[in-house]
Formats: sequence, C-alpha cells, structure tokens
Amino acid sequence: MKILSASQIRELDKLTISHKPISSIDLMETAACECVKWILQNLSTQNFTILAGRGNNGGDGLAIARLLHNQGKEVEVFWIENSPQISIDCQINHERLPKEIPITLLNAQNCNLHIPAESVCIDAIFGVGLSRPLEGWLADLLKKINNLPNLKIAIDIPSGMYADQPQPAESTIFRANYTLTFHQAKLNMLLPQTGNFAGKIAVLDIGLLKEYEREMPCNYFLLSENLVKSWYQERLPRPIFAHKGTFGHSLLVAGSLGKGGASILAAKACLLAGTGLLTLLVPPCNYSPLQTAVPEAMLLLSSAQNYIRNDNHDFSSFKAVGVGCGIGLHEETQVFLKNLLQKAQAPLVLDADALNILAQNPDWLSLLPVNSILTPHPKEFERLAGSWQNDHEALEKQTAFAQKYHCFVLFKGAYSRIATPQGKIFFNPTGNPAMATGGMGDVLAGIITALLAQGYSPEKALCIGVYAHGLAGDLAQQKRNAIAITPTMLLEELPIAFAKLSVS
Ligand SMILES: NC(=O)C1=CN([C@@H]2O[C@H](COP(=O)(O)OP(=O)(O)OC[C@H]3O[C@@H](n4cnc5c(N)ncnc54)[C@H](O)[C@@H]3O)[C@@H](O)[C@H]2O)[C@@H](O)CC1
Ligand SMILES: Nc1ncnc2c1ncn2[C@@H]1O[C@H](COP(=O)(O)OP(=O)(O)O)[C@@H](O)[C@H]1O
Ligand SMILES: [K+]
Repeated sequence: MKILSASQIRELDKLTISHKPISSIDLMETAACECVKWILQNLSTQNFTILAGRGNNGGDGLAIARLLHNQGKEVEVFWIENSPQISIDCQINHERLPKEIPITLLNAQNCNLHIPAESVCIDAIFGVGLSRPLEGWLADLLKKINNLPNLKIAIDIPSGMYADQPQPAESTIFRANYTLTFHQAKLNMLLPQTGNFAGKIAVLDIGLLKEYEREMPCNYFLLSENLVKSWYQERLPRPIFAHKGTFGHSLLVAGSLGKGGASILAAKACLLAGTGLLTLLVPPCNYSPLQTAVPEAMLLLSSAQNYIRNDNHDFSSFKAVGVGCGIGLHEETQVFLKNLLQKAQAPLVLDADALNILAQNPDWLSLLPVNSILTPHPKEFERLAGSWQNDHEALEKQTAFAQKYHCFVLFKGAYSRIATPQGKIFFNPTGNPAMATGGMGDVLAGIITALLAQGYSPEKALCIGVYAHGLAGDLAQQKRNAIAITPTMLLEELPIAFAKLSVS
C-alpha cells in the first residue's frame, strides 16, 4: 500500500470526485459514516464532544456529530474559528446539524471550553490542510485539551501534525489515543517524533479510486497482510517429498561470554521459521547451554574459549548466514567479520555487534556483499550513518545508505522500516510496545536468516520476517493482555503467525 503525500491525496480526492459519480459533499459523508461505523464498533461510550474547524476536516467533524446524534448519542460541538473562510462542504454540514446539538463558537476572544470527563473528545480541527505550526490561542487550546483525561480520537490526522513534511520542533499537536485516517496512514504518523501523537491508527477506506493511485510516483509503502501473504506463499505448500535439505542450511554466528542467550534465541527462531538445518558457530563457553536448549542445532566451535575468532571454517555449504547476535567487539571477532565479508557466498544478515564492528571499521562497508541485510536499531544505525536532526533526515540517511552500499537496511522500532537498494521504503504495521524487551532483535535475525535459507529473496525474506515477527509479538501480547512480553513468549506464537500467513 502506497504512503502518498498530502498533495497526492488531495489530487486523488479530486480525481475521484471528477471520475466517479460522487460529489465532494458525498465523499465527506462517506468519510464521516466510516468514522461513525468504527466508533460504534469499538466504543460503547454515550457522550461525544466534537471539536470542529472550518475547513474540510471540520466538515467531517460536523457530519460525524450529526451521525452520532442520529444513533442516539449525546453530542456537543465546539466550532473553532481556525480560519477566516469556511469551506463549502463544512458550511453545508453546519447547516445540516440538528438544532438539538449544542454548538459553541470558539475564537481568540472566547476560547473557554469545558468537556465532561466521560465524553470522548473528537478532533476535527485541522486535517491534512495544515500549512504552518499552530500558535496563539489555538495552540493554547490544544495544550489544554491534551491535559484532559478524556479518551481522544483524531479524524484523518491529529491537528497540528504535518502529514509528510518535517515537523517543526516544539509544535503543538493533538495527542490522540486513536487516529481514524482516510485511505492510508500519513507518513508522519509512522515516524517516532510525531507518531506517538497519533495513538493507534485505523485506516478507513472511503472509496478513493485506486487506478489513479497506481500511477502516482511514490517511494514509501506500508506492508499489507495480503502482500506479505502472497510473498510468503510463493514457496508454499511444501512439496510432499520435501526433506530437510529442501529448506536450506542456515549458519548463525552468535554469542560470547555472557551473551550465549542471544544465540539460543536466534537459533530457536531460525528453526521455528523453517530452516531445514541449522549450524551455529559459537565460542566453547556457550557450548553446553546451547546443546541443552537447542538440541536441534549443530555446533561449530571457535578456537577461542569466550569469543569468536577467525578459524577458517568452511562456510560454502550454507544457504544463508546470520551474524552478530551477542558476538561482542573483540579484536579477533572483528577480524573474523572482515574475513566473512570478503569470502561470503551465501546471503548475509548482519545484526547487533556485527553492525557495531562495521561502525568501528567504516572502510569495511565497501566489502558488504551486494543485497546484504543490515538490521540496526536506531542507536546502531546512528553509529553506522551518523546522527540526524529529525525523523526525515534519518529516513533520508537510511535510504542513502541502502543505495550507496547496495544493501537492505531495516531500521527497527515501532513501524520498523525497510530501505531497499532501489530507494524504496517499506513500513511494517505489526508489532507493539510490549516487544520493547531485550533479545527481540536476536529472534528477528534468526527468522530472517531462516527465510533466506529457504530461498526467499533478501527483500521478501526481510519483509516477511519483520511482518511475521511483529505478528507473533501481537499474538503474544494479546493472549495475555501483557504490558511486556519476552522473546520466549514471542517464539511460542511464531508457528501460529506463519500459519496465518500461509492461508489466503
Ligand atoms: N474531498 C476531500 O477533499 C475530502 C476531504 N476530507 C477532509 O478534508 C481534510 C482536508 O481539508 P482542508 O484542505 O480543508 O484542510 P483543513 O481542514 O486541514 O484546514 C483548514 C484551513 O486551515 C487553514 N490553516 C492551515 N494551517 C493553519 C494554521 N496553522 N493556523 C490557522 N489556520 C491554518 C488552511 O488554510 C485551511 O483553510 C482532510 O484531512 C479530511 O479530513 C474528507 O472529508 C474526505 C474527502
Ligand atoms: N514499540 C514497539 N513497537 C513495535 N515493535 C517494537 C517496539 N519496540 C521494539 N520492537 C521490536 O523489537 C525488536 C527489538 O530489536 P532490538 O532493539 O535489536 O533488540 P535486542 O537488541 O534486545 O535484541 C525490533 O524488531 C523492534 O521492531
Ligand atoms: K484532525
């Protein structure tokens, strides 16, 4: 699914209105109906306070007020003079508002509002038409609302948030629990500095014409379940006469003294994600726990007791190599990595300390085999590519890095994003904050390695792996309604996540 810019969405709105037998006021009515449908399905609240502006986002808000009232809900409206003009469709919806709905005008002279604590607060002040940061009484009003304990829902985009431009520092933005957004998530909702203001995102289909969208140039995409399923199913069903050799032999280079757990987590994930065979190269200090915890794996031992060193093992039979989880930064481990980069024949996944070693030896980046997969969290990426002032700069750095070194760069976190060497970015919608616990990345590295070993291309292995990892995290979180989950809990759900992706 494309993540279009605000101007492209406006263009798509216009194209839909001119090519479909639908007027702009009816499109607004569709948008409002979809919002109300979502609200009735997801909330049992009786009272709603609508904050509506005077543009089309405000028009949506006024239509939502009427539709909720028609459903027997208690509704009140604050009509906010945020612009000198009233849009035509907003004016029409103002006229359509039943007179039983109390409406209070708010402007610079009168901006006092009282919202009962039990009322759900709906923000329809600004949509994607925002052209400058909020200031003065409007910014003060939003700050006041943000401090209220009420449940808050933003329509299309939280007011004050830019859709796709760098957000000026210190901007005032409506802080939503949910954002009901039309057609697609907006770029800034998926980025860390602004995304927190959107809360949970629900994308509502309002029938914009997909055939025009297809032709719009765009480098940003949100992975959809259907796309990931279609890629995963390319290698399914497994042939009846398949054997362990059919699904590839993975090598994981992992662990050091005190970090043997990382190799166990990565190994279990690699097996559950379907590798046919698994070998680990580990230091002897991790030998016993690994043999006990993961009897399915074969072990190659480093000649150094507590870390991995370059022993000239033969890696030619492996279909995929995952390197880095818990390996540490020992000088001899660094030499091992350099040698691996120079000799690698199989596709590589570089995680954790493999990335930190690269950051310490930037000259070795030129040794990265084409289409290698790098899986940094933000700090690891900063070590590799330098710091950034804002999310957009980070996004540009990620794209530029992937293009310069012809590699795939996964920038991990909420809405983890995958940069391809061709300049595309895929955002991942699965996963949740309960997954913010140590070892989650090790599991992911094991999953991606297993998918590569089974023959998926690096791009598909990475996208399927990230999506399935987040999905398993969601299943593990939902099963227990957990605040935090461990990587072990996620591993338990991994077969179910892959089973879900295997059915159309
Ligand atoms: N056909 C359509 O165009 C549809 C539009 N829809 C809604 O329309 C919204 C976009 O509406 P608009 O383009 O009217 O824009 P907004 O409603 O976001 O903005 C309203 C007005 O505020 C002014 N403004 C911008 N930044 C300001 C600031 N910082 N301080 C004061 N005033 C400022 C703008 O000049 C504009 O006149 C979407 O987000 C969506 O909610 C939906 O109804 C679906 C259909
Ligand atoms: N708030 C969150 N929402 C979604 N996914 C998350 C969140 N926090 C962490 N994750 C996921 O958990 C994993 C953490 O990886 P990483 O930071 O490398 O962990 P570790 O180094 O401890 O193994 C990543 O895949 C990341 O996307
Ligand atoms: K809004």
